[in-house]
Amino acid sequence: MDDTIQSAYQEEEQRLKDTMKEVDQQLAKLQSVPVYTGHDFTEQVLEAGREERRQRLSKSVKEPYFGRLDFEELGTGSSKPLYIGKVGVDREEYTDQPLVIDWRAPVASLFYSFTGGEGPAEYESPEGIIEGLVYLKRNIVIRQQILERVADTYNRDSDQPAVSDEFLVYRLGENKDNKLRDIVSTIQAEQDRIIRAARNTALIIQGVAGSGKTTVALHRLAFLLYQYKEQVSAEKMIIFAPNNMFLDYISNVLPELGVGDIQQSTFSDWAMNLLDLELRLADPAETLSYWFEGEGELPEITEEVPGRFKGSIAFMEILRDCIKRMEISSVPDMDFSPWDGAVLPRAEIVKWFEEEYKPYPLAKRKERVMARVHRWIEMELKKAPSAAVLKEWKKKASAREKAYGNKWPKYEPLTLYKQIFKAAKGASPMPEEAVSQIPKSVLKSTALDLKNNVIREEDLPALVYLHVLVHEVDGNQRFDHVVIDEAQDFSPFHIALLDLFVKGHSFTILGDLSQGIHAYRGVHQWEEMSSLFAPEYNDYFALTRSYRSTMEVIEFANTILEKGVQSGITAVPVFRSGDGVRLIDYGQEGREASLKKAMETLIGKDYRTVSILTRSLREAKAVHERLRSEGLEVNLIDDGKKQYEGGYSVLPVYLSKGLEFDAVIVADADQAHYGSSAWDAKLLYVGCTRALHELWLMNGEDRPHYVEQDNDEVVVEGWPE
Ligand SMILES: Nc1ncnc2c1ncn2[C@@H]1O[C@H](COP(=O)(O)OP(=O)(O)OP(=O)(O)O)[C@@H](O)[C@H]1O
Repeated sequence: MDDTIQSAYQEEEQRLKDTMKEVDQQLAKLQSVPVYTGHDFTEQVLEAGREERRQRLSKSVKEPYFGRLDFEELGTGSSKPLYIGKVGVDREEYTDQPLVIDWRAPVASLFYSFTGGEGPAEYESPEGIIEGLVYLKRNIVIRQQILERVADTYNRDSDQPAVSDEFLVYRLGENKDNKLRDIVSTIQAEQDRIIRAARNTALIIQGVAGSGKTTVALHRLAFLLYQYKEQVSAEKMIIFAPNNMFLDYISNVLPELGVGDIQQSTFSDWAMNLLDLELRLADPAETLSYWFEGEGELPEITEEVPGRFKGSIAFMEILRDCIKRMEISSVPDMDFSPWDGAVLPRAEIVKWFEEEYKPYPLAKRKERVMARVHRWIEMELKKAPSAAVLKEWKKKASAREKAYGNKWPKYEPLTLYKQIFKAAKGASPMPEEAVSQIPKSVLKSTALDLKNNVIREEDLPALVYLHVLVHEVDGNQRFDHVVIDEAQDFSPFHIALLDLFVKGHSFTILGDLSQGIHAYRGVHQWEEMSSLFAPEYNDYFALTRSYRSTMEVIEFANTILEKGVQSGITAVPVFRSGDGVRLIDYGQEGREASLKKAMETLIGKDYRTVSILTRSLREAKAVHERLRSEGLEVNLIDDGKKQYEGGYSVLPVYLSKGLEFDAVIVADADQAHYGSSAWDAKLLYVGCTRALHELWLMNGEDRPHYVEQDNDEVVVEGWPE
């Protein structure tokens, strides 16, 4: 250790001791106060405050901070060291400087946004812009109260003043376990801008594979909860992710950031729960296997493919049109007569429905009208001249009231949806003219599905929208903020629909068009989503640096995009070099033995997570079975999987999206499995970009043209020595 580093280390060791002592003292003092369990409201509030502090201090005591920033606010004449941690801790005695500053506090933003240079730096505080000079930016690793590492990424007094990536590269080089982790100590400036962006905007983020989209979204939620404590609550925030296993994979980050209770769901689960249907959704595996494992030619993806059409704003408008027209003709075309001689004119009922109850949602209006009809009957019954007549009238009224109610439309989403698809045959109250805009192929396939009581994921936006059109969105169904991960697989209809459920267009929408392997339902351009919002309500960010993989893996994957997709957005690597991407021919050893040998070799290198990616689920199952039978402890990941166990896995490439592994083996990287289409190239791209440290591609037949073979700096041929 040279002298400067040694003295920095000693300084930080002393500071750590002092900090822990103070945190311990504060904690001990709080713990000595008996927990209040009584009914006095004021005492309860005080107890809640103490409990919150107890939790914060207990969290802080193990790793109180991870960074230090020496900053001199302009005009103050002295620089102060600010220690930044996952949770803020005030000093026991009030001073203007906390013991540890929460990473989400305005001043802490400098720790992330400062990118070097002699000139003044600034941050935005509630009082306005604060300017000053940064003297030192230091990363500090503390584990279980032990100071492990001190690394200066900027020092004004040193001859290398630029902010260095060294600490980031050290962090990225670590092996990963089975869960995504927080990145508070190394958030990059481009990510910080997104995390701290204003709340009431639909943020659309195009980020290359491994650029930290998922991670950034989770940190943004923690930031919003801190910054807008009074306006937002965790229970009213939701993250939509592609499947339950992915939700499990990301489930550690928010608790690590001290945030709980945020809702996490797939869109399907959320929609099915809201709709409360008796029916079950058709198994999405059917659709996946059609698109990813079909033997024959797949249809061209046009706007008329069911997934694309049912996700379009055009479809949303057709539904709105249908319900509007149905609304006009809702009141049955007849006067209501409970028994001969008594008549409630239709005009009167129309007045109730169209004027008096207009502010209510459609379904409620019908309910109110029917309740009023009932009250009218009761008044009329009072005119009965005798008990016998009364009995007779009551009997008739009861039957006719029921029959009259049945003449009203049924404001129930599935019934309405079925009627829309029946309208083409003229067999429903829905306007044929509106329905005629639905492409014939969609009409036919959906009508058949609905006849068989089958609903698919792609029908859910429509069903929820119909629900909204007739019931409106209940106050307690509204969100303060919505995060959509892997948003390239969502449709404009999904977003427009969710916009009805979120206050102030408060969205974080993240995805990567280059990973758009579900193009038969997802968006092809971000404008499809951004155009749904007025310019002042949407913002677009691009993340181009990839933090996950080594330079070799990224350069290799970029070539797949350049040669195989042409329009793909390529990634810029962080300067982290590793082994070349290995290309291995199964050769004489054959496929099964080679895959086993590859897995064993990589496991032998002490990686914590290694995966074999196959082209189809069928192949994944076969490889998994074979490896298990030969004594290798590997997990199979299929689309029903709810938990991500980490370790060694076999899975089809299309299910690997969003995940990452220390080492990845792509099985069958040949032309028979990855054809010449852009779609196939995207699939291979997704697979390759899952690798953090090592990527091996194995093949029997010829490799696809977009696989880089001749660049010695990026690829190596054959087995390792
Ligand atoms: N600033 C950072 N510091 C350290 N690690 C980071 C940083 N940003 C991202 N990472 C790491 O990079 C990896 C990729 O992050 P993440 O999964 O959030 O990216 P993504 O953009 O959602 O990826 P993909 O689209 O490929 O699924 C994770 O291991 C994450 O911890």
